[in-house]
Amino acid sequence: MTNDNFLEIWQETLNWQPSAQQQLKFQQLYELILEGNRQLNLTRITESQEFWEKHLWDSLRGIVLEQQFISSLDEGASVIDIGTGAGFPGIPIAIASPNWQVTLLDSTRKKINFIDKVLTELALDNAKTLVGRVEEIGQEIQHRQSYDVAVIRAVGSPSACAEYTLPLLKRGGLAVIYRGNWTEEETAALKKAVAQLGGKVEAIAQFTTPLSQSIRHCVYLRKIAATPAIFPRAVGVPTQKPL
Ligand SMILES: C[S@@+](CC[C@H](N)C(=O)[O-])C[C@H]1O[C@@H](n2cnc3c(N)ncnc32)[C@H](O)[C@@H]1O
Repeated sequence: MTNDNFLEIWQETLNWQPSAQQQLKFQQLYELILEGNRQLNLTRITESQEFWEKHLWDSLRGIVLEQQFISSLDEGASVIDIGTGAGFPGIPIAIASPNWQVTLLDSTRKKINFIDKVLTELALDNAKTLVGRVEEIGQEIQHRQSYDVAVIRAVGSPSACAEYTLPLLKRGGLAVIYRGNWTEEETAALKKAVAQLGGKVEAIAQFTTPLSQSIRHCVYLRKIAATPAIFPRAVGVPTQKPL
């Protein structure tokens, strides 16, 4: 992956550019993912341009482009990436935002072991891992209502994502749900779910990816009140009985 080719696109599309050190970390991350893929089924996206667009650019567009939402946060914001898989969007976010503390949560121990290795190799000391089911983590006192930002990509339906993210946020915190396509009907269904969880739909942003011109969305939820203690419900219930 020749990072230099992408500098102009970062600037044009996200009004942001990685430093030389951040570019190096992106490159190392790419190489570690390729290596890890030989033992683990981490990602289908291995070609370099596709990796840059679908894993690096896509991870950052949700937080970089929406500066107006994110800028109200402290320099030292605490962020959780729910169902991070091979580390997306959380690892690129930790590389791009060294002042943020990023927790990478996944229920699969093997994936978390891989991420631990990546964090050591990249010397990424503003990120740490957590193994578990988000339905249980969201009920634990040390995690509930503890995060400024919760990001979630490719983990479940919009209402399940709302039920996973909102209990973990402090009041005033922001959930960023990464989606491909998005419809008006989904907004209506999500609003109903979010109202039960102490949140509101703050914005829905549409993006076009810079290389393959694909459509993506980010749905931003703001936590405006405490989430009732029954949420998140037991493991599996948010997907089996969506709000
Ligand atoms: C399709 S992958 C998406 C990975 C990554 N977010 C991405 O966009 O590349 C979904 C991940 O969510 C994790 N996951 C699914 N349900 C979960 C739950 N209830 N709690 C924690 N992790 C979960 C899975 O183990 C898997 O790694």
